[in-house]
Amino acid sequence: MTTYTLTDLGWSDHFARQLSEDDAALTPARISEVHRSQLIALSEAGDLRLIPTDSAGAYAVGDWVLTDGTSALRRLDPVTDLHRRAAGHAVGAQRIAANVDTVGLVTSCNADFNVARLERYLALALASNALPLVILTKADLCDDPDSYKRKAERMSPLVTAITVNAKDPEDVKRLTPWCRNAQTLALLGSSGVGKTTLRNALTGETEATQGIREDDAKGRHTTTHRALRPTLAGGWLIDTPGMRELQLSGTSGGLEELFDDIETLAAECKFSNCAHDTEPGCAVKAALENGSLEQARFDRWQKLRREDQYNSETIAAARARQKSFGRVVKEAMSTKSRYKRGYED
Ligand SMILES: Nc1nc2c(ncn2[C@@H]2O[C@H](COP(=O)(O)OP(=O)(O)OP(=O)(O)O)[C@@H](O)[C@H]2O)c(=O)[nH]1
Ligand SMILES: [Zn+2]
Repeated sequence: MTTYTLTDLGWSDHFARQLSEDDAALTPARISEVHRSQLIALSEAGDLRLIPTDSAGAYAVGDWVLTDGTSALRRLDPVTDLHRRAAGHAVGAQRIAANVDTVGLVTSCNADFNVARLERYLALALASNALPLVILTKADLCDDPDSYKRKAERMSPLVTAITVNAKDPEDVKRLTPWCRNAQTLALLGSSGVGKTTLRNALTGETEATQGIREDDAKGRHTTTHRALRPTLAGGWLIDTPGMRELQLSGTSGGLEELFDDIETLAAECKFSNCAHDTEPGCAVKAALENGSLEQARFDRWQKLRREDQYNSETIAAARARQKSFGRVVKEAMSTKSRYKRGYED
């Protein structure tokens, strides 16, 4: 069993500041896997299996918790928090990973490269507070990989892109600046772009790239789950297998950063609630008309903003309903206990 120091695990002042004297007897541990009834965590005392004291959804891989060795007693406020709208019919946000320094948005130098999808991933990465890094795989199969790098970097000044042959471990070493010295890199991307191949090269693991697949009614999916793994370079890697749907929620800050130019124009519109449609004095429409703003980019901004607004509002409304339901239940319980006490008295 490998043991780590807190520094090796990515501990920083941000977490130390959250401790009080009462916490002196507790141990900080970093969550490496989240299961329904158990958390796996790494600590100076080695690997721990912890009982969650909150719902499993409250924890994300990469979170720091304080433990007595048995339970995860308190979750510390993360530095970065990667989340999406939960997939399927459930209404809620789902935490994907926490305390990630860099989100690696993996796409290949081929038809998988899609500006609209990358913008969606970028908005998520920026909203989480982590740095985005576009990792362009299959460079060895492409005649002009640099053209993809240029396309990616043109999306936003906040984007750094790197082309790589994921199958060549020497080439993959160019990613070490993002996953050494206890830095955490998370990989996001569609199926088949090379996330498992990158993970194997960065961690030295040898699990087959096809993973272990299981057939179920919904089709084939990998059975491997999200985990925090040590890299050969002394940092951490979080991979996110099986995430097919990345719906935005609570991402407005990320969209503002990514579409900073449009947001700046929108601030110059005559009406503060301008829909950039038929209003007079619309700076956005003027930019579209004079060609300084690309129509397709404007359309993608509108679409992502609407999706984020809709999901954020739906989730906020569901939370409010849950809260008021909780209040009704609490009131009913206290009435019942008053009644019961009265009856017994
Ligand atoms: N030539 C070449 N092949 C690659 C590269 N990256 C991945 N591949 C191949 O592409 C296929 C898919 O790679 P994976 O690593 O399984 O992709 P993944 O993103 O983990 O896919 P899922 O497990 O479905 O999420 C494998 O056959 C890899 O060998 C690359 O940079 N160059
Ligand atoms: Zn306008």
